[in-house]
Amino acid sequence: MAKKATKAKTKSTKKKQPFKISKQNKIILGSLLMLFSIALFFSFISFYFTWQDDQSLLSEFHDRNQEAQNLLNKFGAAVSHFALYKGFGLASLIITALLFLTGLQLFLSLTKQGLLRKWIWGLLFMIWISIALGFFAVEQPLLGGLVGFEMNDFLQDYTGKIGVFLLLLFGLIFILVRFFDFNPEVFLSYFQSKKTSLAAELEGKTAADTTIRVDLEEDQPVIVDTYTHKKDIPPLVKEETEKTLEVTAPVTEEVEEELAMKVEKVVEEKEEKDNIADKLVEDFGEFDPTLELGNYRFPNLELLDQHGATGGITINQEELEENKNRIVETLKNYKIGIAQIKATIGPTVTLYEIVPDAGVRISKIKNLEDDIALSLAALGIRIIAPIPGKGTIGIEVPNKNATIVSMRSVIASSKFQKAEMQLPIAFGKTISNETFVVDLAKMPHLLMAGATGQGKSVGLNAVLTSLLYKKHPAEVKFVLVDPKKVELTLYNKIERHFLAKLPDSEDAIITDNTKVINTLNSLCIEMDNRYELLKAAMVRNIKEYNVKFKARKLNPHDGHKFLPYIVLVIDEFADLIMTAGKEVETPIARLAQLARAIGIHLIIATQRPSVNVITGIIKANFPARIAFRVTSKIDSRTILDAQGADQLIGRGDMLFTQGNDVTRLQCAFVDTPEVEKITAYIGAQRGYPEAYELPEYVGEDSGTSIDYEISERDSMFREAAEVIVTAQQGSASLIQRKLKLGYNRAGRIVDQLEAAGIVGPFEGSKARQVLISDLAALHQLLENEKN
Ligand SMILES: Nc1ncnc2c1ncn2[C@@H]1O[C@H](COP(=O)(O)OP(=O)(O)OP(=O)(O)O)[C@@H](O)[C@H]1O
Repeated sequence: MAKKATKAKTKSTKKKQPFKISKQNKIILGSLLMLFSIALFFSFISFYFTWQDDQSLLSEFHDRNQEAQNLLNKFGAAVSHFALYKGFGLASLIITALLFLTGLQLFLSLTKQGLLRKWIWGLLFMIWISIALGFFAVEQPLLGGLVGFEMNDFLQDYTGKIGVFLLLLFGLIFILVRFFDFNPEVFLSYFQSKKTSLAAELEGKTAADTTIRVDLEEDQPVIVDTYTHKKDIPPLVKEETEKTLEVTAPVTEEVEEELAMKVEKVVEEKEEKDNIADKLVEDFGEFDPTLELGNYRFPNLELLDQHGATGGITINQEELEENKNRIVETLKNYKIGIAQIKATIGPTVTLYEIVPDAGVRISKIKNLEDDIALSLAALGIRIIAPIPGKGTIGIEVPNKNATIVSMRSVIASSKFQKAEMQLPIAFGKTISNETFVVDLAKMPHLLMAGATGQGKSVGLNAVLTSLLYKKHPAEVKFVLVDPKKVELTLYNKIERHFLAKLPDSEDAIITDNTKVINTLNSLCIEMDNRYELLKAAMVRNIKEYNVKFKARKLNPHDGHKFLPYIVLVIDEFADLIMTAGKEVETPIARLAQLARAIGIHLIIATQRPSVNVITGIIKANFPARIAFRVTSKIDSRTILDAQGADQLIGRGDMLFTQGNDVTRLQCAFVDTPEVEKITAYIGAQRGYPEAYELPEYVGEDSGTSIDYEISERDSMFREAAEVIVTAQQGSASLIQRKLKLGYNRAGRIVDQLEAAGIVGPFEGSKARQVLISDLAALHQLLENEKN
């Protein structure tokens, strides 16, 4: 089924891509069209010389012994006959020109704009020319072709010769105006300018001293004389106006007046819609990050077990009835009447929803939690009063026979298969037996806690399995931290597919607490780098970035690359905080605060949910939390900010919150052999040459040439030196254990020991060499230093 689903998925993604011709194919097609059009052109021309010889051959086209005179032999004779004789006559040559232009456009990968216009106008020309030749060259029917002849015949029957002539004239004007942008004014102005220059020449005067007579009586401004209306005083200017004024005007002005202005046609700039990115996408298609492992096959459902849960949940009617009666009775004992009761059967617990009689205080029922548990003789009863958004009170009672929720059933569910999420996770099933799927990218980080043996590791495996079933190796990478060294080692097999690691480190799965600090800091660098990329790409998050990158709008030469999601999983977080404290907390807090936008998501699991492990700063940045069964109400409060996790029944029974509501879920069960099969399946496929490389982090105190002052040595320096010399083993962890020091302090002491010449330089994973053979020699050395 998974196969089917993935097939369907690839089909649908294929569908989305529009049909595009690649650049190479365009060149091939373009040249084919051009050559064909040239051949056709010459064949058409030769038809006019050979048609009489070839005519009889047309009926014997299939006879190989016959040969035609046409340049393209029988094919040319047949096509030309069809196009010229039966078609548009001489005008058919336009077709060859259009074919040539189309081929050229393809060959040079020019935009298709304007091509359609050329074809439409070309065909119009063809029709017009064909009719015109049919009209004027009646004696030569081959010039107009059958179309020209028939059209003429048809039109003349209705409009007569004059009508056809007028129609042809109109067609010509139409073509001249619309296609050639013919403007009669241009003609007029042309003739006018001709006329003036001719007149000037006739007068025989040079252009420079052309004298123009201006009759003032015509052109003078109208002066309204107020006096003339009242008294009969002759106007002063009158005498003047009667004279003829001679004005010598520079000829240029004169010419300018007469010249009709030619308005240059505004050339509309074409909008360049297809920029380089579009062109790249057109030529090569969208960038496909999965192409490098194009043959990667997603794990199939057969790798997962049913865990005996084939028939769904089996309902024990008797048990239901019994529990209902007991609830009603217990409440009755405390004088609480019930108006209504309803049961919803889940895989591990059954929810009894009750509506109490009017006037019953909810707190009263809530206080009876232990009494109801006693009367039902069952562990793990949880009372939800009231159920948010329902107005009822819920009593969750564990089923006598819990049903295992297999990972297979949740992965196979359509809810998970159809989930259009960035990082979908199928956790398990809700109390109403619905598959519960959430998006890790939206959470954006997850905190998991639960006492030992309650299902944390299974929960982590469920998360990783969900992602393995849904994501391609190019899309997600895991950074796995496993201090217990046994839980996540199975994932070693998919190192070259799904894991990320520090450069030069041997194992991708981090089991050494000291390396965790480097990895976390390296992730911080990766985060900063990714933010820089996002800034350069002017996008706000990884999703937009990757969309832009796939659309080839980001240039890989500028450092842009497809960014996979990174999921950091830390098992036994308490252990890490105990040994490294602030050094881990600070980068984790930074990542938790900032990494959501750039696709780094944290999953932290811990056995001990005490406040010094889950500090305020961590809690504030992990809104999504999962609680498996914990031992105390306080622990429950630390994780969920609510009680209830102490009432769970274990074995994958869990509470999930994403900030507001708490949902009870049964975690999907995936056993170690199943994980082994999945990782082996993926691991057997071709992977990347290396695990995904994280940026290198150079620790602050990783330098080896430290010249420590004797006065600045640690107070435990002497004791540490003795421990090292006695054990003849130069390791920081030995000092940590024997002297009960933190990692950092032990590391500093080792550096000081190196500076003092007691141990050798750092040698990678091996312990340092001890340069002093015994305690006596050590004391000697330290005494000498003092002097
Ligand atoms: N979802 C589940 N459904 C059924 N059984 C489960 C489920 N989860 C866990 N179990 C049972 O509980 C056992 C312990 O689970 P798991 O190893 O996950 O505990 P844990 O919390 O990781 O313990 P620790 O912290 O000691 O590693 C499993 O071997 C399995 O038998």
